[in-house]
Amino acid sequence: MNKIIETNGLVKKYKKTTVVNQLNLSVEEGDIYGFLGPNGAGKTTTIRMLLGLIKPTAGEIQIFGKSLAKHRVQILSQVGSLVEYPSYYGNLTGYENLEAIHQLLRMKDKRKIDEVLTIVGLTKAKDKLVKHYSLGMKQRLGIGLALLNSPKLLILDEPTNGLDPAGIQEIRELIKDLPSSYGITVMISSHLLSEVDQMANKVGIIHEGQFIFQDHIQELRKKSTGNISMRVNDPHLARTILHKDGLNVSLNGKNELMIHEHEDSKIAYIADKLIRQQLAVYRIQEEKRSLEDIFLEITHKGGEVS
Ligand SMILES: Nc1ncnc2c1ncn2[C@@H]1O[C@H](COP(=O)(O)OP(=O)(O)OP(=O)(O)O)[C@@H](O)[C@H]1O
Repeated sequence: MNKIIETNGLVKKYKKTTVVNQLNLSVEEGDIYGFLGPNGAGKTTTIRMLLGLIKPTAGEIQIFGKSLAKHRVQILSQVGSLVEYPSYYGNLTGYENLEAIHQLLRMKDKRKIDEVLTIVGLTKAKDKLVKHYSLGMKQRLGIGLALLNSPKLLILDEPTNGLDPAGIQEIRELIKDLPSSYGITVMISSHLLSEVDQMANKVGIIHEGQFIFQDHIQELRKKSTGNISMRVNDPHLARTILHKDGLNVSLNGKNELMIHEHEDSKIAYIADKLIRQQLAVYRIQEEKRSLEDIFLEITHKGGEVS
């Protein structure tokens, strides 16, 4: 797979404060890369460096396999971006807004405007004044403006900020298709894993300017396997019996046994043991942690995913 973005030891310092610390970011062709971290983690600063808006204090940025420092103009002509809120003319229609940028870019073929309207799902609303658009529609128009120059890479900084669930879903649907239908690699930042969960194939999680996780989302999912809970008629007696046997169990807030063993054979052994002691076992289930739980856990701990 071709590397689309690769950073090596990227650092940004403001006076003595290190905001981005030794970041080795890796985005491959066709990725939808979810760039995650709590507020203030350093996402926007990183994105601004990738877009050549601010200079790194140290480290290297390669985009499309070329040094950004050396080939800035050429690289950025193939990158579309939306950082913070899009700028548009409220008194013009969606179509006219796209047309204005189309002219600025000295583009000739107006079919590109219609294509972009289709991608961002604004064809029906193209003749409506933008000041009457919903926030979600405005964000989609912003993405449309970023797509006009047919970029190979689209970088979006928190595009779902302030949107309601329906608006978030609309953005998600449109982004999902970009790599497969249009060959566009996407990097999207968010402070909520749930927002990128259903579209990103890869995630990078930063905390205080450093990566605490960067890999395929399935790797994060694997970590969501949790403990086993077991409902029994006498949980205190059950716990005593199992402790005597040296098994690692505790009680949760719902007075259920929490079994910190994952092997099926151990679970079967425990259930069998309790039943032989005349206890009734009502329910055994795996307590999955959601990805959001894992995300909050690791960003609060600021450490490794357990
Ligand atoms: N120009 C600046 N001068 C000094 N400190 C800055 C500057 N820009 C950003 N920071 C600090 O760098 C840290 C990271 O900010 P950044 O905006 O990159 O975080 P973020 O992850 O994008 O968070 P958010 O989602 O809140 O924007 C913050 O503590 C911020 O106050």
